[in-house]
Amino acid sequence: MDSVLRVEGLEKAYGELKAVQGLTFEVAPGEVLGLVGPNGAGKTSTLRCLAGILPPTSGRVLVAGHDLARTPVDAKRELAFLPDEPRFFEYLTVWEHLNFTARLYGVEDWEERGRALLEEMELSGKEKALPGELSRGMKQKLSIACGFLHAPKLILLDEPLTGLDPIGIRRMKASLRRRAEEGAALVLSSHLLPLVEELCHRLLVIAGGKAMALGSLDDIRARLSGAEGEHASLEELFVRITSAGTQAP
Ligand SMILES: Nc1ncnc2c1ncn2[C@@H]1O[C@H](COP(=O)(O)OP(=O)(O)OP(=O)(O)O)[C@@H](O)[C@H]1O
Repeated sequence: MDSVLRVEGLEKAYGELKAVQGLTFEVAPGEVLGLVGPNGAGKTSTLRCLAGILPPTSGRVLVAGHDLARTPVDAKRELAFLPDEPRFFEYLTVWEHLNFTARLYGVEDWEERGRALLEEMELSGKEKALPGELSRGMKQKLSIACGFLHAPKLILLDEPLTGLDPIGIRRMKASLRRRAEEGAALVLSSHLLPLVEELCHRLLVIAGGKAMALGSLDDIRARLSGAEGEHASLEELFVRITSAGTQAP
């Protein structure tokens, strides 16, 4: 099946600093790709380039077959980007945020979908609340409800569990899994390795903006030589791969 996301030679530089260097990968429908790497590895820069928020320095991004640089509206219609610190309109209520998002994306049955999403995100009853009246976790949930409203084929998430309580975390994991089962492709950046291990089918480990490993956890284990690699936890693999990367010339 055709991939939902295709990334070819993605580079992002801020002046002299090369934050993302030559990333090439694909994500299939129903697949969850985990983006992991140490602080400053280039995860957020990568996600912002994939979402069309930051222009890449070079490389190509295709979302559901649409070239993000050449046909940005068609590509962006198919994706949702959920940042770790979502921003809202101060004077729009929860319900008005859903309405606004629906108008932007042309979602006709938005009221029914919006109600179901508020229920799924445990925000029922908060329809009239302004963002300033929501807790951090509730804001995260509102951002996700708005992001899911137009049923995106590609969902990009930067630290999706920030600020959620244990029940919220459990529900969020189920929501993400459900979107993947329904055929969406997910790219999820997180420092929470147990979450990555639980949800992601494949991992892209980056350090210094470069891909250090790409594959399933078993593939990556198998590629690391020696008996230690075979039974290593994701945390051990992470340390080995990324410290090898940062020591490289
Ligand atoms: N707007 C910017 N201008 C200049 N440099 C930037 C900018 N944004 C990020 N960088 C630099 O690019 C590199 C990658 O940053 P990025 O935020 O993508 O990393 P990250 O992997 O998301 O890190 P973290 O895990 O700490 O969130 C870092 O060296 C950072 O200082």
